[in-house]
Amino acid sequence: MICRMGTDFQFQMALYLIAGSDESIGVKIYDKSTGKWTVPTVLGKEPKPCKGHSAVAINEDRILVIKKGATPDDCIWFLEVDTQYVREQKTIETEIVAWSKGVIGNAQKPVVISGPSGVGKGTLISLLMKEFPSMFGFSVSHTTRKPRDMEKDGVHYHFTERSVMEKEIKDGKFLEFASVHGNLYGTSIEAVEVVADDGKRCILDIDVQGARSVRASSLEAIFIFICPPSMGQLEERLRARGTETEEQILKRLCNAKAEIEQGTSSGIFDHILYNDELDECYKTLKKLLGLDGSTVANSQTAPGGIDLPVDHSVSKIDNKILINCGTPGSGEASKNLIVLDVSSLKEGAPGRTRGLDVYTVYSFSDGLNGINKLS
Ligand SMILES: Nc1ncnc2c1ncn2[C@@H]1O[C@H](COP(=O)(O)OP(=O)(O)OP(=O)(O)O)[C@@H](O)[C@H]1O
Ligand SMILES: Nc1nc2c(ncn2[C@@H]2O[C@H](COP(=O)(O)O)[C@@H](O)[C@H]2O)c(=O)[nH]1
Repeated sequence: MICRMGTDFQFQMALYLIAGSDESIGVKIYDKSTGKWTVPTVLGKEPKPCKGHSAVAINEDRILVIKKGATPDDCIWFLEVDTQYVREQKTIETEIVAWSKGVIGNAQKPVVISGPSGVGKGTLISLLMKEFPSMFGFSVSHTTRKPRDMEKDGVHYHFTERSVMEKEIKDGKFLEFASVHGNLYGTSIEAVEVVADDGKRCILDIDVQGARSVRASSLEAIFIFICPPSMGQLEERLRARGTETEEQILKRLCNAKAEIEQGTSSGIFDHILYNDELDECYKTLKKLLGLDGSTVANSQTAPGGIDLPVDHSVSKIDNKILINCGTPGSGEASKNLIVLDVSSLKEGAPGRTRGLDVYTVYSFSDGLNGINKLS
């Protein structure tokens, strides 16, 4: 294992050391009050090893890490040391930090859709995904329930054993989870990241408990509750679907009453839609998502990246990170400065930091400059 020089950062009572090798990027914390080094629990997917890195503290919350020799979509990372997400995960026993990948631009907020079983959530989501396939991506949940006849593992759900899912929940891999109708269901952090990495807007189909957890988390989303026109029609739909046993139908109907009460009165949801006539409900859903032609619908930022030379130097002026890529050559324009504007950073899915604005400054040998905004 070849160890490279690390970068270190001092925050009030602690010093953070980020050290890279050919195999991994490690983090250590020096506690100034005890004089001891500790290895923290590191959440999130660790960046792949690289040919070195530069790093700058953005504020007391996070450190920007710029990987050298990485692909354009993998060079900007953040080590979160005291963000809302890290604070939420903190335990008394261990220090916690989290890796999150920088996302250029402002991806649109994920959409959380909840409602009682059989109300038509899946039907409405399928219509959206069919009409706007390049815009939306479905967050594939994990569940311990058995697959239905037409359901495919990895498409409709990640079907899993309870013991495996419980271990993964303990390891911090889930954004939210809940026991629903006797089975365990949950949204893994990865399920949301996969959609974000594809440049799409994430749709989550989760129950009210799950929606409550996401509302309390650092993930900013739009919360929509779907209500049935009546309990009688809900029962008819559940029975007509023909996917549940009589016992399961009764359990789901019994749970529906409490779900509707919480969904319509808890203040978790931004919008409540009645799914009476499917066409009408779908139209209303599209309208509130800005898909009815009244706004530019596809304003999602395509997943992008920054083409960085291995040799560069990094400095910070206020909210701007300046990446100096060398001096301009003669004649042609050369990209010699990349500016990362970190003034609008937002926490995205855990594992992602959105809102990074990137400008490249081109210099010509005659002294003229040009600016190009990537996001
Ligand atoms: N507006 C509607 N009118 C009549 N039937 C509907 C309507 N919307 C959906 N359905 C039908 O109701 C049944 C249940 O719908 P769907 O499976 O989408 O519910 P769901 O809310 O996703 O349920 P679950 O939470 O159990 O997954 C389906 O057979 C669907 O075709
Ligand atoms: N809290 C969560 N609830 C979820 C998730 N995925 C699905 N669900 C909800 O479970 C019920 C039943 O679904 P079914 O497929 O068995 O009919 C339904 O209300 C879903 O919204 C999840 O990841 N987390």
